[in-house]
Parts: sequence; C-alpha cells; structure tokens
Amino acid sequence: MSEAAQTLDGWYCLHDFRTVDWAAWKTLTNEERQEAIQEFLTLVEKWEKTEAANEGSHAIYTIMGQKADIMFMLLRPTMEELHEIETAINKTKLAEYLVPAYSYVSVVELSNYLPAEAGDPYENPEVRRRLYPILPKTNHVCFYPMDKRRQGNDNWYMLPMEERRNLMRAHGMTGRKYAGKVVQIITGSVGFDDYEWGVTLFSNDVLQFKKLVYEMRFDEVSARFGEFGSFFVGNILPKEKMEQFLHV
Ligand code: VOV
Repeated sequence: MSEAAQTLDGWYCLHDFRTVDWAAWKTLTNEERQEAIQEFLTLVEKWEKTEAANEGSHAIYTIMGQKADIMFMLLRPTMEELHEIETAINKTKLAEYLVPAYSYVSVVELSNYLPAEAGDPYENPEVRRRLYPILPKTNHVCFYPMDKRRQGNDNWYMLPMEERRNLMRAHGMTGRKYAGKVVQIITGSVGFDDYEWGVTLFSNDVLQFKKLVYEMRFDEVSARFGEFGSFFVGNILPKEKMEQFLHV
C-alpha cells in the first residue's frame, strides 16, 4: 500500500447554493419583502460577530448563469455549528423564496506533501491562519469540486509518496505565480461529499480564475489526475447590496 498523505484539518465548510424563486418573491407586498430582508440581515450581522471573534467566517456571492443565484460559504469549528447556521437560514422568511440548488460539505485541509516546520503545526500561526481562514471578501469567487483519478496507469492512490510529492511541488510552483492575484482555499471532502476536494478561489479580477485553472490543466497532476465537477463563478454580495439585489 502506498503511504497515505497526512492532513491537517481546520474549520468545517458548507457551500450552500440557492436559486431565487422570483415569481413567488414578487407576490409578497413591499412590506413583507422588507421584513424578510431585514430578518435575513440580522442573521448576517450575527455571522459578522462570529467572524470578528475569530470563531468562523462567511462570504456571500451572487452566482452567474442558471446553476444558482446565490452562494453562502460558511466556515465553523464543528459540523454541529455548521448545521445550526444552515438551519437558521432555512428558518428565515427569505428561505421560503430560496430554492436549494447545490451544496458541498467539506473541511479546510492542508496536506504534508510540502516540508513542514518543526513543532506542533496546530500551534504554528501561519498554519492556523490557513486552517481557520477569514474568507477574503474579494470581488469574485470560483468554486468547483474535484477528484484525483483512479484509472489504469493514472491511479493517484497507487503512486509512491515521493512521486505524489514531486507532482504537488510542481502544482504549488504554478500556483505561486498567482500570488497576490488569487487566494485558494482547499477543503477536503472524502467521506463527506461526492468529490474528494472542494476548490474555492478568490480574486478581484475574475479573469485570473480562467488563467490559473487553464495553466494548471498543463501541470501533470491536473492533466493526468484531475477530474472536475461543476464550476460556479460569481460576484461578491455585500450586506449593503442585499436589498438592491432582492428589489423587484
Ligand atoms: C492559487 C494558487 C494555488 C497554490 C499556490 C496551490 C498550492 C498548493 C500546495 C502547495 C498544495 C500541497 C500542500 C497543501 O497545502 O495541501 C496544494 C494542494 C492542493 N491543491 Fe493547490 N494550489 C493552488 C491552486 C489550486 C487549484 C486551482 C486547484 C484545482 C486544480 C485544477 O487543476 O484546477 C488546486 C487543487 C489542490 C488540491 C486538490 C490539493 C490537495 C491535493 C492532495 O492530494 O492532497 N490548487 N495546493
């Protein structure tokens, strides 16, 4: 058996995609819509307090195309807390007009492919910053789930550790070219959801997603082993713009 990579695991993560039922939303009176929006904003204010206390993080984006209209990305220390916010969203009036479109459950993950510093990694401030990240509220987000292929000669899980390490090193080098342009958060989902990882990219320039993902297709690890689910791309929805977004 090949040596399994060891993972460091951080906050639990829910990507929650919804489609707005505009036809039903329009049947409400202005006053009812206002009440629903205000109730929702109160919930977001609660998330902001959690984030300010470093006990979790969240980001809200509108999503392009017909796969969904809105995405909530939520991070919490436990799966129970994550479930609590999912349920809190579902109990709001607004949720009656948000049809579930897709969801993804995972946990922020770092692996030991690259050399680590000495000592307990969970005490290392740089590692902690990456395992318990405050989500950057960049203009754009890109999310997709992915697997590593297990087919014939292209079976990632049969490769020796050293070979996987070399491939991941090359992957990291390509990624580093996008430093300052794209922030990646890799979440592991083996045993939690349909794919093995969730890839969430943040950038102020949406075109950088296309450039990075395309360039990575030529990296051996993506070219030989990458299998991808649906891609979602979107624009930040700050609290102040929620009312405008929902205005009909
Ligand atoms: C924005 C740039 C960027 C950078 C700098 C970067 C670097 C790194 C490093 C150094 C490491 C390994 C150590 C760790 O931290 O785990 C990883 C790990 C990983 N990556 Fe990555 N990645 C990036 C970006 C980046 C992208 C765009 C993708 C999607 C691939 C594509 O073709 O669409 C991706 C995927 C992954 C995955 C699935 C893993 C876990 C693989 C596993 O088998 O465990 N990643 N990644």
